Amino acid sequence: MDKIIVRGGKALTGNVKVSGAKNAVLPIIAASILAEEGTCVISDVPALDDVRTICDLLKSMGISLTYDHEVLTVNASQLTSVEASYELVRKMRASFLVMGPLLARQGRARVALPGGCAIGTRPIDQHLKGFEAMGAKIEIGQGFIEASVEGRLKGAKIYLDIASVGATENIMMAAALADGTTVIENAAEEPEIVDLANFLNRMGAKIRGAGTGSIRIEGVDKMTGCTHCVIPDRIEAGTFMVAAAITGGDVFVEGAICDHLKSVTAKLREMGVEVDEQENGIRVRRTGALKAVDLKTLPYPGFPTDMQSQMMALLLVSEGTSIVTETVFENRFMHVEEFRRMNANIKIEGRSAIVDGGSKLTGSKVAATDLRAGAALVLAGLVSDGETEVSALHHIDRGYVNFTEKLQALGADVERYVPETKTRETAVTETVKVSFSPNFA
Ligand SMILES: CC(=O)N[C@H]1[C@@H](OP(=O)(O)OP(=O)(O)OC[C@H]2O[C@@H](n3ccc(=O)[nH]c3=O)[C@H](O)[C@@H]2O)O[C@H](CO)[C@@H](O)[C@@H]1O
Ligand SMILES: C=C(OP(=O)(O)O)C(=O)O
Repeated sequence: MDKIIVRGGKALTGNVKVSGAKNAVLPIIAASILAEEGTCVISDVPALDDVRTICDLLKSMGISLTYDHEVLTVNASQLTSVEASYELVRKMRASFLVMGPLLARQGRARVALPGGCAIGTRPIDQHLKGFEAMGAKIEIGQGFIEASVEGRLKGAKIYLDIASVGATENIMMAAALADGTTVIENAAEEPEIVDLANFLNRMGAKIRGAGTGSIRIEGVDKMTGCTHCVIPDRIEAGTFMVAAAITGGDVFVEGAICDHLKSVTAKLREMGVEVDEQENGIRVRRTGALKAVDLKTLPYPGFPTDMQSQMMALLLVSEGTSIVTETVFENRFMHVEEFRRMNANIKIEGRSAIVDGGSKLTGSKVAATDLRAGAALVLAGLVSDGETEVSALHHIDRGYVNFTEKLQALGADVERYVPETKTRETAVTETVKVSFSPNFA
């Protein structure tokens, strides 16, 4: 079993380059299904397990893919299946994002029910409500959702009850090839939605308003391949910003887009961290003590839920008591139990965690409970007394490229224990290549 071993006490310094955004690239790869002709050439595609999963899914539908040096090419002209298997949807909920494109292009899709996960039940009612409003018939049975439409989907006015990221993306993709105009109200405003809309527009779609609460999509008859470069990952960037702050270091997070990280920057500054926003990245330094602050997760541009556990690690070493309120997911405090193993004093009251910054963290054996929790435990390990051993790394591998190597380059005393002789980096890159190679022929 792979483990990350961290020995605390080193202040991180230097430069770290942010990879392409997981949450942008997954819907973008799903959207490439819409291209009846031509090839999508997508660059800055991170070599993540989640990327491999969505590529495996597209491959299972007869789509050709190649991956080399972070460039993914997708040719979806030969689409032979409209089904997403339980095995692939269970591995990664974002697999459900193929439903909109399949339904729009083929008039039919059969996708395994995504189910809940460690951070909550995560229903998909808003996605389905959108498809139904566009004329689709939805049937649920034998663990699958089957959607079908006579002819083409029809443009509709859709008001989302929750500004869901996934529902906004799925409906936007479906509407791109629908008959007539679709308006999504109370749409999610995340930067990843804007990146997806830019990609779709390059494929020939007509989308306006992405990044606001009202998105207007005029359906087109056909979409084709295009080239696109994925935006930098704001959550990976935020994680390294916290790594600099927690260790009292000085790190330049190269490629981070300041605009995407305003809520994180504001919180760090409130805590006494120096954040210097530059054109090509963000420099984060900390010399003094950290102040306790309260924070509440919210949809963008509010504080991201995907940064909640990393910030909790930082609050554990600040002076005073902080209240962290999670409003996006109903069960995203699983990491609290793991932090407690490291001597943290945290109390949960409903949707809030009361974090006492007073205790000295001690190294311990802990397990990642979700992707961000895994990163947060490593961050806590960087300032703990002694050695921390983080297991269940499959969570971290879903969303961080070369996490250990990037931390090592900043001077962290951290290593990945891999039972075999291969390093993780080689393993991921090789698997991704091997996985796609049959389509090279
Ligand atoms: C691959 C990807 O981009 N994942 C991100 C995406 O997830 P995801 O797209 O799943 O998140 P949503 O914005 O859809 O979920 C937000 C909330 O809405 C609820 N909900 C959602 C859809 C629906 O039909 N009904 C419903 O009730 C969810 O259970 C959750 O409580 O946005 C989340 C919120 O920023 C991030 O944490 C995830 O990293
Ligand atoms: C929750 C996350 O991702 P997903 O929606 O893919 O589970 C995340 O990136 O922190």
